[in-house]
Amino acid sequence: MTETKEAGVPVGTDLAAIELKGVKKTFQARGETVAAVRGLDVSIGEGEFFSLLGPSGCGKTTTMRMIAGFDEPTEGEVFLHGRNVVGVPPNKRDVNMVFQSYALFPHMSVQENVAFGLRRKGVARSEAARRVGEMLEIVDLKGREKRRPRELSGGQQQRVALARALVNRPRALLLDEPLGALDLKLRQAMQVELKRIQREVGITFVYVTHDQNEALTMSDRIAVMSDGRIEQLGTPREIYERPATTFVAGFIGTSNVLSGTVARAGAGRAVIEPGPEERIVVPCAAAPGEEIELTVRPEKIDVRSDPPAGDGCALRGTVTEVVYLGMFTNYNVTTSTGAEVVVFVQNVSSADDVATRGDSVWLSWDPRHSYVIGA
Ligand SMILES: Nc1ncnc2c1ncn2[C@@H]1O[C@H](COP(=O)(O)OP(=O)(O)OP(=O)(O)O)[C@@H](O)[C@H]1O
Repeated sequence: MTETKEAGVPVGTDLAAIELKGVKKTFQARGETVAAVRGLDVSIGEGEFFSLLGPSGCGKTTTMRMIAGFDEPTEGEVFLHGRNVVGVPPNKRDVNMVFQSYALFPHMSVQENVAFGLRRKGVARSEAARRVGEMLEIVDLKGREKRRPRELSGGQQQRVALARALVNRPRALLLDEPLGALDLKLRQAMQVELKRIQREVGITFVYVTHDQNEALTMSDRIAVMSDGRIEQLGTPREIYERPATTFVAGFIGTSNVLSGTVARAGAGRAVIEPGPEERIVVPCAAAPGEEIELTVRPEKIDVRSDPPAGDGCALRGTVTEVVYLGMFTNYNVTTSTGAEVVVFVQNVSSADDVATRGDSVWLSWDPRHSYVIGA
C-alpha cells in the first residue's frame, strides 16, 4: 500500500526498496579517523525518486557506495527489499550504479554497449536484442543503434549509459551526479528526460547531487545532508517552503533569515515589532519575550514606497543593490535593524524597476510566508 502525502508522492510502502538503519562509516586516512557518515536512518519506497543533496564532502557518495556494496558500513545495517545485504558483494545486490564518467566502450556501437551486460549473463541473442531495442526506445535513441559513443552528444552518451544500466532490470538504480559533465542547458533537458524515464520504467532511483535545482526538479523526496547526517528529509515543497534548520534554509535556494524578540502573541501568531509601524507576524506558538528565528523566501516579499495597509508583515529598509535578471529583478535591502533581505520582484511589465539604489522602501509579505525554523 502506498500512502500519499502530496499528490503522487510515496511516503511509505509495505516493504521499503532500500532501508538504512543506524548506518555509520569511518575511514582511516594517514593515521586519522574520518567520519564520512555519522548515523543514517532512511527508508526509500519502491518506485520512488529519492535524492541525496548536500555540499561536497557531506557523505553522499559514501552512502551510495554502501547501498551498492562497494563500501561496507562501520556500524548499522543496509536492507534491499527487506534483505540485510551487509557483506553481500555488489554483483549480488540487484542494484546498478551510474556514474558521472559513464565510461562507455568506445569501440562498440550503442547497441553493443547496451547489450554488453546481457551477453555476459548469457541472455539469448534474440531476447537481448528485444530488450535492448525496448530500452533504446525508452531513452529515445532509436535509429542510433549503430553509432559509436564518439558520434553522440554528451546527453545521448549519458542516455546510453542509462540504458546499459536499466537493461539489466535492476530493482533500484543508483545515480551519482550523472549529469555533472553536461552543460547547463543539456543538464536541464536531461533532468526532465531522467524523470520521464524513471516514471516509465517504475524503478526506484537514488540520485546524488549537490545541485538543489536538480533535486527539486526531479525528486519525490530529498534528504538534505550535511557533515555525514541528514538535516531534513521531505518532499521538494516541504524542504523549500519549510526548511527545518538554518543550514537547509541557506542551502536550498535563497532564503532570508530574520530574528527578533516576540512583542505580542495570541491566536497562533507571534509578532515582532522592530520599529514604529514595523511588524513581523509569524504563525507560531511563541510567547512574548521569546527570541525566534524565521525564514521568508525572496519571491514572497513586495517592495513599495509607502507603508502597507492591513496587519501583514511590514519592514522599513534601504535599497543597497538592484540587479535586473530578465524574468525578475533582485533587490538587496538593509532593514532598520540592519538585517540584509533579498527580494525577487517578477518583471510582469517592461516598465522601470520599482525602486533604485539608495531608496527608502517598505517590504511587505503575507504572514503565511513567515516560517519559524525548526517548528
Ligand atoms: N576512501 C576514503 N578514505 C578516507 N576518507 C574518505 C574516503 N572516502 C571518502 N572520504 C571522506 O569522507 C567524507 C565524505 O566523502 P563523500 O565522497 O561521501 O562526500 P560527497 O558528499 O559525495 O562529496 P562530493 O560531492 O565532493 O562527491 C569526506 O570528508 C571524504 O574526504
